[in-house]
Amino acid sequence: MEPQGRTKVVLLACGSFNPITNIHLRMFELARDYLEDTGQYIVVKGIISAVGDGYKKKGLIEASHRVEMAKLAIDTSDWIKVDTWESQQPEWVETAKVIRHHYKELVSEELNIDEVDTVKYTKRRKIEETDSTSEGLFSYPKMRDNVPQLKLLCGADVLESFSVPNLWKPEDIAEIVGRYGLVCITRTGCDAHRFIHQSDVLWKHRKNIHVVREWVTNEISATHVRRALRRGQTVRYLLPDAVLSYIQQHGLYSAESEQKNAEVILAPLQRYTGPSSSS
Ligand SMILES: Nc1ncnc2c1ncn2[C@@H]1O[C@H](COP(=O)(O)OP(=O)(O)OP(=O)(O)O)[C@@H](O)[C@H]1O
Ligand SMILES: O=C(O)c1ccc[n+]([C@@H]2O[C@H](COP(=O)([O-])O)[C@@H](O)[C@H]2O)c1
Repeated sequence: MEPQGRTKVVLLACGSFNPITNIHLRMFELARDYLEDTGQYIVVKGIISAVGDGYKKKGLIEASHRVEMAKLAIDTSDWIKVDTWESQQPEWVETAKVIRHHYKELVSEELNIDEVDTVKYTKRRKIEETDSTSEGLFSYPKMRDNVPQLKLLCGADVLESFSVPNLWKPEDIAEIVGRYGLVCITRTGCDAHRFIHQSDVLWKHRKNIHVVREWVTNEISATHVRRALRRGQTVRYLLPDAVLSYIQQHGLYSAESEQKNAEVILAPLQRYTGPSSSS
């Protein structure tokens, strides 16, 4: 809790960011506005975490480019950061594990672990060993009151993707909404409130799910931006100028790049073979 009695929140947005658009940045602003307007929260940080190349979604260009563009996009923000951990993992990492990783980072920050590397490593090991209910890199961190709350920030399409058969593990959904929380921005074509009402687990944790209404309805998506780019149509003002310059400089997003991973049909679907397949 802050001195004024407000709970600190860190917002984590996970996605392809292929490429990052102004709407992705706006999501953070909308979410912060909404949460702070409740009088209960103070948003202290936003984190952008891009999926690694192992996600193998069709048209997904190299993580190094997507991360670079995200860094250019947040250049003018004093509270949104880009984190490279997820994008650097050799295999695709489920979102629940990404959240665990970031929560552990917040615990470390709170404990002021800023000493030399060896001490840092030893202390980190200690945190993981004492706080974990299971072993390994992706073990569950113990939740702490003195650490900011970490909430997943997403569009309503991600919330609706929870119901795609065999895509998300049910226990991951329960962990995300039960232990951490979700801030969901409405998106054309998705009815977040109805979706929450229809899902037992989402309904159970509905107080942990903040649905933020985007009154400026839009159909902007990275898919649309990529399509326009490969057709030579303008995308100016849909994404920051610096991102557009980067795309032009590196000749990104062509008919050829859109065929990347074309032979792979939704990689996460293939990876998930049941609850026992975790980590
Ligand atoms: N127009 C939008 N309104 C609300 N949320 C959005 C919008 N565009 C993207 N998001 C959200 O941003 C996050 C990251 O999205 P992602 O990088 O997958 O973008 P996308 O535009 O949906 O991509 P793609 O078109 O490649 O599927 C997701 O949570 C997604 O729901
Ligand atoms: O954790 C999961 O089971 C899971 C299943 C499907 C998608 N996700 C994540 O959801 C995000 C969706 O991004 P995108 O570009 O496919 O819309 C991305 O960060 C994925 O890692 C996560």
